[in-house]
Amino acid sequence: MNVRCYLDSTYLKTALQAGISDMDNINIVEYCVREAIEEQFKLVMIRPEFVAIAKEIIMQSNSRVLVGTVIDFPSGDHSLNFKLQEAQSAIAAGADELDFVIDYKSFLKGDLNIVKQQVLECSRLVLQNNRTIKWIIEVAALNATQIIQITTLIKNVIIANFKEDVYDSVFVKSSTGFFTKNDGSIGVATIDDIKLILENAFPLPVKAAGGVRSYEDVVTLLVLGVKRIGTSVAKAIADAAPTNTDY
Ligand SMILES: O=C[C@H](O)COP(=O)(O)O
Repeated sequence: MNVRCYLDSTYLKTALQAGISDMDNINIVEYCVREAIEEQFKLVMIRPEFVAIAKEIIMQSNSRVLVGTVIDFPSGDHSLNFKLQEAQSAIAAGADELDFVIDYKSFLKGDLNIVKQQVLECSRLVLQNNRTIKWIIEVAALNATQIIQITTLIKNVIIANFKEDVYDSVFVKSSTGFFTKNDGSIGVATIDDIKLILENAFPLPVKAAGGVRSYEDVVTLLVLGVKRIGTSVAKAIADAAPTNTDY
């Protein structure tokens, strides 16, 4: 196996966030898609409005690179219907994998039924369409106890409502990469956060994302048991990988 097989190469900025025109942003997305094809990454992760164009480029290239997108990103606090509609459109556009931001704000308020219903209904929609779903829990907004609780909530909803054969298609994912902390810095996922998720998500797989910056980071995460890694520096990580190792 090569490190590229585990990487979701990610570009999720809007033109506004990137400080560029819409056209320049589309050009960056297209560049990322072509780079993912060239590098044979597992997946290219882009915003929903770019799924159709990404899929088109990949099909024209006869590539096996998957297209992933984000739902209710990055706030996670929209209604169940909003999430379902955005997901439905992304599926229709050809998304292979959908990374939903869980409603961690409702979770923090103790509105657990809202969160459970979203996990159930959105997972059902995605799984019925034979796609992969990932639940972003946004670890930077949570303490250790809350990380354990929300990971366990997702696991319990899935185990109670779906058959074992779909567990591999439901990931728990650490971060959006867009959470701003009180001090103005971006909240990333620490190794301790990832360990907590791994300890509590099993049998669901785990995707680490948010602050993964080096080949060494990736190896550490894979050795811990992470199954997928999302990063906005996938090319640099792949370039740093030795040729004759397990990863
Ligand atoms: O979903 C993945 C994240 O947006 C990637 O975050 P990153 O920019 O810290 O690599």
